[in-house]
Amino acid sequence: MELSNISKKYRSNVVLDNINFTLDSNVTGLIGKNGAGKTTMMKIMCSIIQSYSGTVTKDDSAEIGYLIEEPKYYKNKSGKYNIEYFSKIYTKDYDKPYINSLLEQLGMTGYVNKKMKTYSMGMKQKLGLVIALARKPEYLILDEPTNGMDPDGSIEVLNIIRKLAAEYGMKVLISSHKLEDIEAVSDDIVFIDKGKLSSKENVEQLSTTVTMSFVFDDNDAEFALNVIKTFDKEAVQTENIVSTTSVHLLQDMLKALSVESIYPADINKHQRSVKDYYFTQMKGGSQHENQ
Ligand SMILES: Nc1ncnc2c1ncn2[C@@H]1O[C@H](COP(=O)(O)OP(=O)(O)OP(=O)(O)O)[C@@H](O)[C@H]1O
Repeated sequence: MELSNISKKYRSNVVLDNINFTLDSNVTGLIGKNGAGKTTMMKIMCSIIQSYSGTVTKDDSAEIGYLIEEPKYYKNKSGKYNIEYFSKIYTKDYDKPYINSLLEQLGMTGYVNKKMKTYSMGMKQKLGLVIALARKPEYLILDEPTNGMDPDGSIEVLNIIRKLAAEYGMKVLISSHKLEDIEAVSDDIVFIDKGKLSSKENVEQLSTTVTMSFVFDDNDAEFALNVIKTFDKEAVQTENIVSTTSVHLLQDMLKALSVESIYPADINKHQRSVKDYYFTQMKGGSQHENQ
């Protein structure tokens, strides 16, 4: 599926600004702050929103399964009833053994005969996933699918999605604010900020890059950032820490800092995480602002 020059406005509010994106990896993560445009982009991909400029190209026969916002379940009916009801709207080929296997993998077999009004948010999400997967889609679009799930449950569900993607050749797009989860499960990640999409980053490549963090006394960090930026303009400051990936320039940076009588209290090197990259992408914000 390919998005070309997708833009979307609500009155004068530009929500998506010339998005170009191809969904072609097994699992792609979509990361961005509240209001960045993730849900809008996903709704366009699933044709829930049909008024926009630009084009979405996909094979006409390709099925799209999605979980975006909570489906309007029949709360007084069982999970099983809801699965059958919603799945049969979308597919004639209702594959019972396949659905049962999904329910079992997601730990829902024991709940499926209970009324949905007794379900927790995490259980409703799992049921929504089963419905999205029921039509064996080529593309699976999931907007914060692990909302309401505990940390162990989240990663377990994402791993099941990853396994199913490989098994059925699905291309999956998952948005989430849980950066570690997205890092653990995605092949590629795209970052969206104020309606603009960054390039696609390969997670393996991204996390083999080493980041170096200088810890300063509070008052020095801002000035130190300016000095370090003369070596690496992508350097970022988070409170009293300045991070850079220009590890090879350490000695030069220390020399330049000492000229200004600034001496870091500590220097750490570590593999760059998606979280580090996120804060580099969302320049200008502190971690606290973004969380
Ligand atoms: N129906 C609508 N009418 C007007 N503005 C809207 C509508 N839907 C979304 N928006 C605006 O579009 C922008 C992007 O919203 P969207 O829900 O796509 O962001 P998001 O990245 O999914 O955010 P979150 O992480 O909070 O779910 C926001 O400024 C939002 O207020």
